[in-house]
Amino acid sequence: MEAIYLIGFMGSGKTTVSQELAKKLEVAVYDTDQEIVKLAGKTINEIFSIDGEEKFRELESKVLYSLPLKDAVVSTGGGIIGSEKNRAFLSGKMNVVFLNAEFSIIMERLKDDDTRPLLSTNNIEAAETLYNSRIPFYREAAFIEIDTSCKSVSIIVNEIIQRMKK
Ligand SMILES: Nc1ncnc2c1ncn2[C@@H]1O[C@H](COP(=O)(O)OP(=O)(O)OP(=O)(O)O)[C@@H](O)[C@H]1O
Ligand SMILES: O=C(O)C1=C[C@@H](O)[C@@H](O)[C@H](O)C1
Repeated sequence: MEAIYLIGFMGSGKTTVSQELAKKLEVAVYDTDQEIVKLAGKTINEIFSIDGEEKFRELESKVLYSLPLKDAVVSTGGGIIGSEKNRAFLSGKMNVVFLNAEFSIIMERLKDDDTRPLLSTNNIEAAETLYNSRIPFYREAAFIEIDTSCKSVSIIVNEIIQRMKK
């Protein structure tokens, strides 16, 4: 099986869905954010505050290209589509799934989470601008789009499997 890449904004459910999807398909699961933390030996907040976003993006691309291309589900960071090279890497693949969710639902899901340096509940306007600016890039890179706003994780997993069969 070609690796499946889940893309989408922070809080769209990529990490949660990737785990259940990989379990169901009996393949390995990777999360680019977790791989970056392992590689850097620092949290994402520390990488952003000590080394800067540019360094984070460098590590993110390095991790993306190093993960297995087969028998895996890869959950990607929300900003993976920011780099032209990453977009080219993803758009050459069939199994790229865009998990979308309404902005208000994302903010509700992440309201008590302070692990995402680019998402501040104190600056909702900036977060919404970032969200709106990225949607066209997720759409362009993905073969399948699923709105996760009002769906359970198991429904989303089944929908991904069904739509990949087509
Ligand atoms: N379908 C869903 N319905 C309700 N809550 C969900 C759903 N999917 C994920 N969540 C919740 O939303 C939060 C964010 O989910 P998750 O970490 O999987 O998102 P993500 O897309 O991986 O975010 P990031 O890119 O920032 O790592 C978690 O608390 C998770 O439990
Ligand atoms: O949307 C983004 O740019 C990010 C999303 C997270 O998954 C992390 O990759 C990091 O916090 C940056």
